[in-house]
Amino acid sequence: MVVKVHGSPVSGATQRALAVLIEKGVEYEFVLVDLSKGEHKHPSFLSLNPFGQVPAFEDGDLQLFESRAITQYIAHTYADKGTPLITPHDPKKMAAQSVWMEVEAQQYDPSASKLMFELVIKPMFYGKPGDEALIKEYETKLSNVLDVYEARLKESKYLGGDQFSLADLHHLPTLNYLKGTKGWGLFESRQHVKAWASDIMARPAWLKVIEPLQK
Ligand SMILES: N[C@@H](CCC(=O)N[C@@H](CS)C(=O)NCC(=O)O)C(=O)O
Repeated sequence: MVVKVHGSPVSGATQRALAVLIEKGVEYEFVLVDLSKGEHKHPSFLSLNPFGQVPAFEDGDLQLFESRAITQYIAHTYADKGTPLITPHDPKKMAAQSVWMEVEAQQYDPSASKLMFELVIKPMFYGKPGDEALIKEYETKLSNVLDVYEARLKESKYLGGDQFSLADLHHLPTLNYLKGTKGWGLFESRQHVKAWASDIMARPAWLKVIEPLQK
């Protein structure tokens, strides 16, 4: 039985789960949840994620939500298949990956996602420009986080160590949406952050995830 991802191709959190499945070479079924029709608030979807947000994930009788929990489940379950995205047998390496997964979720994503909302989602889905004061606020916050990233990436090719891991992969959706906006200057102006972002965004698995968005 193949695993199922319930989500939307435009959803960054859904993209995060798909990127891991493709990196791992795990076969999956994609169940489209049409956000424009509010399908994520229907009782059938709420039984998979009571918060009414995509993605949701099923592996037999296991049901999960929260994209980063889904990615970790897949990376552990298929540890020996495809790209190694975690190192569970090396606690010290795993600890570094865990630190940077937490940094992404707790320090980076709050400002990156809000900036993405103002610069991309508001104009694209609500037909209005982002709020300049909020854009400035989130840019300042993100800039401080990216100073720390620049120092880390000067020492280490990837955030979690010398190999690509979930700690890097979790950033892909926000990087992709911010690229092409004026917020991208924050990434481009930092040599090591820029090189890291270009490297991970060129991964074949990621290009496959965003393929439907190019049409
Ligand atoms: N922390 C959650 C966030 C999920 C999330 O925000 N999903 C968005 C799409 S990217 C969504 O469903 N938005 C619709 C809503 O919140 O009503 C995760 O990583 O899975």
